[in-house]
This record gives sequence, C-alpha cells and structure tokens, in this order.
Amino acid sequence: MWCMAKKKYDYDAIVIGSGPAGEGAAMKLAKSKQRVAMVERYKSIGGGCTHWGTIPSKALRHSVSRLIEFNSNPLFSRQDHPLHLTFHEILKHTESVIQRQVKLRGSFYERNAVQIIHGEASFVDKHTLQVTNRDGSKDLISAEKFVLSTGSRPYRPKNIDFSHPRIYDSDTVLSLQHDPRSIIIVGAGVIGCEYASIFRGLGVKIDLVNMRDRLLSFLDTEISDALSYHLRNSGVVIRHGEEYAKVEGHDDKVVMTTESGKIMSADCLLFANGRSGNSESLNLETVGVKPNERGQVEVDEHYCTGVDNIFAVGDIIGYPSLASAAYDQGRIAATAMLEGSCETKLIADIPTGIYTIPEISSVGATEEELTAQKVPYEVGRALFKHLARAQIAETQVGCLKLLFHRETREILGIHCFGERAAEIIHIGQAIMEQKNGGNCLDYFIDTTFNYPTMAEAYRVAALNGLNRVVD
Ligand SMILES: Cc1cc2nc3c(=O)[nH]c(=O)nc-3n(C[C@H](O)[C@H](O)[C@H](O)COP(=O)(O)OP(=O)(O)OC[C@H]3O[C@@H](n4cnc5c(N)ncnc54)[C@H](O)[C@@H]3O)c2cc1C
Ligand SMILES: NC(=O)c1ccc[n+]([C@@H]2O[C@H](COP(=O)([O-])OP(=O)(O)OC[C@H]3O[C@@H](n4cnc5c(N)ncnc54)[C@H](O)[C@@H]3O)[C@@H](O)[C@H]2O)c1
Repeated sequence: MWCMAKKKYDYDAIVIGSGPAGEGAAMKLAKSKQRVAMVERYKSIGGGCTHWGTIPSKALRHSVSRLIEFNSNPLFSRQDHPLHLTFHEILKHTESVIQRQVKLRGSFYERNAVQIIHGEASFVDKHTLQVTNRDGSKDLISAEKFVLSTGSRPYRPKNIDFSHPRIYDSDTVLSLQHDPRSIIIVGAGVIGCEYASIFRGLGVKIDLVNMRDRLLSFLDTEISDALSYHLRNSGVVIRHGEEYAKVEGHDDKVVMTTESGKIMSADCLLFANGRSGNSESLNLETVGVKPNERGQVEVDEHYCTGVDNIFAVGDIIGYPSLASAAYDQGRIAATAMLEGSCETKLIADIPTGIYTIPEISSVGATEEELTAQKVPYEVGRALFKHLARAQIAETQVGCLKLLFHRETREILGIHCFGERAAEIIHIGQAIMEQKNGGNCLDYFIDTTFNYPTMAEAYRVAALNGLNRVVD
C-alpha cells in the first residue's frame, strides 16, 4: 500500500501542526522510512506548546520562583531592599528558552528528513491539501495519510473585547508590555491558577475569579485546599462561585461586574476559561470530518477520525489536552497508521503536573474517589518540613501523600504539593505501574534512599502509613 503511495502522492504522510502531538507523529513516521512533510502556519516550529503555552508559562514560573527564593533568603537578599522584576523583564529569559527549544526541535526535523512547509493547511479532498504560504501564495500538496495536530486556542466569549489593550487571554498576555499593579484573572482552571502564582510572585494584586466552589476540583481535596490556602496566604483574593456579567475596558483600567453584582477594577484582565480546538481553517467538512461545538474532533482508539486516512492527536481531540500526553498520542497514531493498529495505548493514569506556587502533582485515585468506591484505603504522609533536604533548600512548604489499600498495601494514589512535586511524583508512578505484586508500599520501606533527598519523602510517608495499619 505504502509503495503505491510513493508513486501516487507527493508524500506518504503530511502532519499538520508542529506541537508535541505533530512532532511525535512525524518522528515515528520518518523513523519508519516514510516521506513526511510537516505543515506549520506559524513562522517557526514547536507549536502553541513552545510559543504560547507550556514552555513560556513554565519559564516565567521558574523565574518567579527563583525571585521569591532569593528575596526570602537572608543570605542573598536584604529584607529592606527586595529585588523587584517586572513581567516584561522575566519574559526575556522565556524568549531565550523558546529560541533554544525551536533550534533543538528544528534539528530533529532536519536529521530525520522531514520537510517543513510554512503555511496554513486546508483540505481540498481527502488526499490533497491547499497550503496558503506566509507570503499569500498557494500550493497544492498530496499525501496518502494525514495527521491533524493543530492544537487549540483560548476560548474568547463574544461579549469581551479582546482587542482592548488591557484585556488579555493566555496567548496575548505574553505581549504585555507594562508593569501592572493589579490584575483580574477570570477562570481559576490550571492556566488561571498558574498565572495567578506568576503575577503574585511579581507583587501584582490579584483577583482570581472562579466559577466553581473550589480550585481545581479534579484534585484530591486536601491538595486543592492547600493550593487555596497558599495562594490566599500570599495575598491572592480568590472569589469562588462567581461568573462575570460585564467586562469594560477603559483607558486607565478594566472594570468587571459579576453576576452577583460585585464590581472589581484592575490595571488589566486575563481571561483564561477554556479552550477551543483549531479545526475551522482545515475545511474538514470537505472530507467528512465534523468537529463539535468546541472545535474538537472525535477519534477512535487508534486516533483515526472515521475517515480512514485522516488521524487526529493532541489538543484538537480534547481530553487530556496536555503536552505530555500529546507526544505519546502522536507516536501511537503513527504506529497505527503504519501497522493498522497499535498495541501500546495511552496510559490510563496520566499524571498531573501543575506549576502553581506551590507546585502540585498527582497520579491515581483521590481520597474522595476511593471513599465513593468504598475501597478500604489508608494514608501515609510526609511533610516537607520534616525532611533534611527541604530544610537545607528552604523549601519546607509541601507534603507527599500516599494512598494505599489497607490489606494488599497496593499504592492507589499519590498526591504531592511543594517545590519539585512534578518530579517527585514520577518515583511513585514507576512503582504504581508495576504488575504482579510489584506495586506495594513495602518497596519504599525496604529500599535505601540517598540522604538527604526529597525522594526520601516516600520512605517517610510509607512508614507513616504502615504505622496506621499495623496494630
Ligand atoms: C498557558 C498554558 C500552559 C500549559 N502548560 C502545560 C503544562 O505545564 N504541561 C502540559 O503537559 N501541558 C500544558 N499545556 C497544554 C499544552 O500546551 C497542550 O496540550 C499542547 O501544546 C498540545 O499540543 P498539540 O501538538 O496538540 O498542539 P499545539 O502545541 O497547540 O500546536 C499546534 C500547532 O498547529 C499549528 N496550526 C494550527 N492550525 C494550522 C493549520 N491549519 N495549518 C498549519 N498549522 C496549523 C499552530 O500554529 C501550532 O503551531 C499548557 C497550555 C497552555 C495554554
Ligand atoms: N500544568 C498543566 O498541565 C497545564 C497548565 C495550563 C494549561 N493546561 C491545559 O490547558 C487547558 C485549559 O485550561 P483552562 O484553565 O483555560 O480551562 P479549563 O479546561 O480548566 O476549563 C475552564 C472552564 O471552561 C469551560 N470551557 C472549556 N472550553 C470551552 C469552550 N470552548 N467554550 C466554553 N466553555 C469552555 C470548561 O468546561 C470549564 O468549565 C487544560 O485543559 C489543561 O489541560 C495544562
């Protein structure tokens, strides 16, 4: 089939969109000796992940976290003269990280002979794309198979004027030039909470407006409560159960009225409440793919859209909408394209890594889920303040919580908050994934950990938990 394709079409496969999902698919296809092209409408490769999403927000968060550390450590900083950095200043570091990412990822395409075509792709028929080049000229290119990996963009309700210079979404906030003293963040999802941490770390006054009754309600309640406590403790005003009614942009401020009648005003406003799939420019109706009202495309277990030669991965298919999962989805879809199916599936327990201050990470079930399922579980805790490494590093805010089955001692869930939580979680994840009795609390008790380390939290938490089940 693929030999025939070589004669008939320009490429064996065309991938549309160069974020992690597209990159994962393109690399797997290229390594399998396919002739692959990558169509990307932005001026450089890397996707929203590199240019507007994951990478910039994590680089900003890193700078802010170091600033807080510097200012709170008397060894480095004098309390009467705290170091002040503006959003614009820390963006410089972010830009350099983006450039390094683009260079690195560009080298992958070059080494694997994937042709990069800069332009916007739109289907003409199920084997042909029209590419509108950045200079406005148009080309037709064809392929046997396609991968849609065009990502997502911030949802913009029609009644908010995003062209106003004081009103931003999570893409445009990266062009913020001035140094705001106050900001209203509408939406307390992952993006809203992460940006609240970033701006608060820079000393900006924050109103964080949440439509729900608690922050990040998919998290274990103890962890979500800890986030609320620490954000509030740092000065963030969290307003739960509020919905915006009106947002007015003025020359000198933004005023927001909520449905409950509250009026808030600030130097600027960041709207971060939901995302829409980038599907409208692809002309998918022509090929019989119908996106839902959020622009997302439905796929089967092999990421096929229902049109046999068109696959879709990453944010355009909705859940879990994570860079981490997108890369794996790309590889799995490419394998299915090559072999007709793929044994490997996306793991069921996708870890969460949330880069708030404090950082949060978890994998597996929450206490609330286990209680609802009537699973007999117990909890083992390690508080960071009791770990030598955390005391040395002055990162004493945090906790590791292991949930395990009382009888089998199987690990059922791991929840962590505090500095490096997103790294710490992977030690537990590796054990949790073990089969045939390998997933057991005893591993952490029987092994020897480097000392002093944050990893040692696993031994402390496991012993704490064991003490609760041993009479
Ligand atoms: C602020 C923010 C922070 C985030 N933080 C994290 C995090 O910490 N960890 C995590 O795992 N995930 C995070 N995410 C989510 C993560 O960025 C996305 O899940 C990931 O980028 C999705 O990858 P993708 O390949 O599907 O699409 P994207 O990375 O969005 O790339 C899609 C690409 O397709 C291109 N494109 C679109 N339409 C066309 C077209 N018609 N023709 C040609 N090219 C086109 C776009 O220009 C873009 O370059 C974050 C997201 C945001 C917004
Ligand atoms: N550290 C991380 O892993 C990280 C960081 C930032 C963002 N992200 C990803 O970015 C995504 C977006 O996060 P968020 O904070 O903007 O919102 P969210 O996904 O938490 O959604 C917020 C609310 O908006 C609604 N919504 C979503 N899309 C909508 C649409 N098109 N129209 C109307 N309502 C919509 C949702 O139902 C929800 O009630 C998340 O799914 C997350 O996976 C991940």
